[in-house]
Amino acid sequence: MSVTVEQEKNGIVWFTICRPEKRNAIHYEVMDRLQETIEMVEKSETAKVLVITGEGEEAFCSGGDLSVFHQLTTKEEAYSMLAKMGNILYSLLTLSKPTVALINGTAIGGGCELATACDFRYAKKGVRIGFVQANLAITTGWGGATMLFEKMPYDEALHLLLCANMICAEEAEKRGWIHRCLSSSDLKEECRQLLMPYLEKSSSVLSAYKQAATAKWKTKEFYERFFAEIERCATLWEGPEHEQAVQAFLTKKRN
Ligand SMILES: CC[C@@H](C(=O)O)C(=O)SCCNC(=O)CCNC(=O)[C@H](O)C(C)(C)COP(=O)(O)OP(=O)(O)OC[C@H]1O[C@@H](n2cnc3c(N)ncnc32)[C@H](O)[C@@H]1OP(=O)(O)O
Repeated sequence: MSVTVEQEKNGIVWFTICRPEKRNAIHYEVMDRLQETIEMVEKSETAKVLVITGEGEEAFCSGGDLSVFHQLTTKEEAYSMLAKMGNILYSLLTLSKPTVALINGTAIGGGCELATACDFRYAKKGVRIGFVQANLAITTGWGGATMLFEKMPYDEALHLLLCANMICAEEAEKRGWIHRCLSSSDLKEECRQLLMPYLEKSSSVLSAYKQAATAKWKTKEFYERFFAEIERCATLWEGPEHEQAVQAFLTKKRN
C-alpha cells in the first residue's frame, strides 16, 4: 500500500504517502491515488480540509521516483508522465477546499512542487527543503515554478529555483514558502489545532473563499503557462546531462 487516506469526523482528510524506504517518492500508483482523493474531497459534503503528508520521520516526499522514471528517455515519454502529475497538481491547486502540506521530513524536487500546490505549508522545524531540479539539468516539471511565481514574490521564487540548494524549514519560513514551523512531537495534532478555526466554518463558506482565491488560475492563459513549463522540462529531460545526473543518483553507494 503506497498511500493511506483517512477522513476524521472534524472534516480533515489525511493523504499520507507510505513509501518511507524510497523517501516517499512518487510513482504512478501514488499519482492515481492522489487524483482519486482530490476528486473525492471535491465532491464530498463532509470533507473540509485535505492534508498531504509523508510516512516516517525522514521524508515528506523526494519527488518523482527516479528508479521508475529514468526509464522515460524521450521527450514524449517524459511529457506524458510530467503532464499526468501536472494535471493532478493543477486540480490540487484549484481544489475548492483548503489544502495543507504537512512537511514532516525532507521535501525535495517534485516533493516541493506537491507542497507548492497546497494552500498552506506547515513544516517540522529543521527539515530540509530544496527545489533541486536545476542540479539534475531539468526544471520543475509538474508546474512547480508557475505556481511558485504565483504564490511568492518574484525574486524569492527565482532565487529558490536558481540556487537549487537545500535550505532548512526556518529559512524557507523567512522566505515566505513555509507558513508555520512546527515543534511538537505530535505533528498531526499540532496541524489539527492550527486547522481548528477553519474546521469550525461550514463547507460552503470554505468552498466559496477557495473559489474566490483560485478563479485567477482557472483561465486558459494560466493553464497554457503551466503546461508550457512542463513541455520545457520534457525537452530538457531527454538531454544527456539529465540522464547522467539521474544515473549518478541511482548508482550512488549507500551504507
Ligand atoms: C520527476 C519529477 C521531477 C520534478 O518535476 O521535480 C523530480 O521530482 S526529480 C527528483 C528529484 N528528487 C531527487 O533528486 C531526490 C533524490 N533523493 C535524495 O536526494 C535523497 O534520497 C534524500 C531524499 C535527500 C534522502 O537522503 P537519505 O535520507 O540519505 O536517503 P538515501 O539517499 O539513502 O535514500 C534512501 C532510499 O530511497 C531511495 N530514494 C530516495 N529518493 C528517491 C527518488 N526520488 N526516487 C527513487 N528512489 C529514491 C534511494 O535510492 C534509497 O533507496 P535504496 O538504495 O534502495 O535504499
